[in-house]
Amino acid sequence: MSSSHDPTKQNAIDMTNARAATSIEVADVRKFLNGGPLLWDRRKKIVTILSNDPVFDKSLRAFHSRQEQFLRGEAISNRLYELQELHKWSQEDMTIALSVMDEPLPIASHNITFKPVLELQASTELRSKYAAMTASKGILGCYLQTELGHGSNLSCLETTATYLPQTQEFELHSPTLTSTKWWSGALGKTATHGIIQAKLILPGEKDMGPHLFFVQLRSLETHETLPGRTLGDVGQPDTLCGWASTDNGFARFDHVRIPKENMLSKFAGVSDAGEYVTPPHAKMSFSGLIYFRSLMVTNAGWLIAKAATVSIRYATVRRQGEIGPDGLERQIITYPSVHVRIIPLLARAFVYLELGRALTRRVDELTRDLSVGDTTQLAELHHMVSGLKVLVSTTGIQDLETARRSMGGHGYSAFAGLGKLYADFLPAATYEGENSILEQQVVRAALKTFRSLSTPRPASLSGTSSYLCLIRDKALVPPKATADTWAKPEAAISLLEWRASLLVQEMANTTTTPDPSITQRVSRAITEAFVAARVGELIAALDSAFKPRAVAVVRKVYLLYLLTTLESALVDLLSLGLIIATVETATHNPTRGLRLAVARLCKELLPEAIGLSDAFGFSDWELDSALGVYDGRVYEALWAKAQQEPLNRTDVTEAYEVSIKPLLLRGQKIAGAKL
Ligand SMILES: Cc1cc2nc3c(=O)[nH]c(=O)nc-3n(C[C@H](O)[C@H](O)[C@H](O)COP(=O)(O)OP(=O)(O)OC[C@H]3O[C@@H](n4cnc5c(N)ncnc54)[C@H](O)[C@@H]3O)c2cc1C
Repeated sequence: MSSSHDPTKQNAIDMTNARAATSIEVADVRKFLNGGPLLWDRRKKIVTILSNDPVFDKSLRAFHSRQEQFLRGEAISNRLYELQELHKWSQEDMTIALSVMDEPLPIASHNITFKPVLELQASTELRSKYAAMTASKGILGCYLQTELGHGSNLSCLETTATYLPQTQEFELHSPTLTSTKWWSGALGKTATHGIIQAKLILPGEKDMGPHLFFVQLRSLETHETLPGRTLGDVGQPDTLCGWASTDNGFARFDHVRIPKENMLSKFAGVSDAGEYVTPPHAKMSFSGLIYFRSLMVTNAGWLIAKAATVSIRYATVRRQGEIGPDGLERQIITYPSVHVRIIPLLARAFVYLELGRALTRRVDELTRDLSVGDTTQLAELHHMVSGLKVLVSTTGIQDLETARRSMGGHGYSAFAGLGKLYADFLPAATYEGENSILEQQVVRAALKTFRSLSTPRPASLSGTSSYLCLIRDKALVPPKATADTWAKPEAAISLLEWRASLLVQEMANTTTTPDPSITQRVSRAITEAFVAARVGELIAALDSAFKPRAVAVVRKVYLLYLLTTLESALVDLLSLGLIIATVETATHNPTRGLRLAVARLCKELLPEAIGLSDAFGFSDWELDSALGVYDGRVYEALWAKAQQEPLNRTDVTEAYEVSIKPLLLRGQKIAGAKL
């Protein structure tokens, strides 16, 4: 290696060279990933405004205490709405501004849970009374479902809402410690109002199960807790310090009276006399959940995109190990064992971003349908979104950690930026429906559809259940994967659909002796078959989206998504006989062809990796990562960050007199020696 070699200059050279190697029109792909030129333009303008505003400064946040992070979160929420007024941002602009925030903000509970549930489930009277205040943030809301003693099992919630016909009021009450509402975002210190799940008790002690009620929590004059309520923060949310900027809270109610109109009674209600009014559809209350969960798909797409961008940029400029043809240590991205880990992240981000956008359109349609009482799409969308929520949270968490590990020790530094994203995203596997519980729901619906196929009135197979056509038609025979399969998206999609249908069939045939992991595998197989079919549609639409060179590259990205999905499904594919050893395979290992195809695709995409990750369009402010800086000068960025560490303000730490000195002196005394 040349002694005149300067690694910091080399960082920039490596990044410039990698950028120059990209053959695609990055600007075109960027517009596509951002939902079109107008949305990309809006995002750019909004990010410029935010990144130049001191409230959104991220330079010191790695050193903030919980209290400081919370105060910053509230300041960010306030400033965002101030800026909305100042710049006359539309609702769409605000959605962009909120989506580029990398903090779990207390205001999110208002926007993502409280407001949509109120809009979807409140009566016209209740909605019109609070709609303007809710929209303008004149009141701030939260959603109180989970209790200290129960989360997933809604039917066992203990908080009661007892109807009192004499005064036409409900009385909210927390009868036990375990009925304390727990975990609700913004409940601790922020929210003035809440939507609460409580057991509806009708005259004659009739327990009608959980229903939604609207309740004021704090005074609009002083922000003090109103009488009868006990409110507070549940404490630092987790040991990794995720969610520190949000006040997840607890609440107890002591015989709190609310007017009858405060029941969210668009669908289920209570007559003045106290009789129950049945909802038109058993799953009507799921519409709010569908909305929150659908947002998680796009959100996971952007998170994985960040992880991909940071890790690919760092691996491009980090040199380590063997000496390459240029006489320098090799860029770590050139090692297959590195790039096969991080290039697939690009593929998942590309797919989830498009999938999320399509899902948002479907959920908007559902909301319109429900507002006129049309519930035809409700159950289908509920199961689809539940499965997707599980898939994107599971893979998103894995991908963030994969990216972090691919960067070695520096990946663990707070300045790498991925640790915070990981800590904030971890509970996505738990909130908005614990993943294992959602898997059970996805599988139950699939089994019901499957069983109906052998009845005189079979369910129609569409959307999430279309893969079942394969076993409905007895003449169809499962394919056998060959070397060709890995080059053809349609063959990969077919394998994933067969895997889902055969697994559902197996589960239906083994209900008396189930294997313990089958629910998780079936749910994943169903969702991956659904996503694979959508990827097929995305591939088919590529010609009209890009110029030929980008079509070829993005097609490879989508194919890589399909192949890595197959790779993670190998246990099922082998167990179900969808991949079998053939005499042609030299090693008799039938999975080798797939693995080699994944490796080949990753290698082919390598020269495009910087261009593809630039296409997400992240600014340095958005990434907030010393290892993911656009110009590649990672060592200088890391050095500058370390200089801000508060411990470095003084040469001799205050711990010296208190602890280090006595320790040293004791040791020196025991050793009886002087140096
Ligand atoms: C950061 C964060 C934010 C949150 N925000 C809110 C909010 O705003 N509002 C709100 O109401 N809640 C909120 N929650 C709570 C969240 O919705 C619940 O934690 C979640 O629903 C799971 O419930 P639980 O914690 O009681 O888990 P449990 O239901 O106790 O589950 C514990 C374990 O048991 C398993 N299990 C439970 N039941 C079964 C079963 N029948 N079969 C098999 N396995 C089972 C689960 O799979 C899980 O592994 C939040 C949580 C977090 C972490």
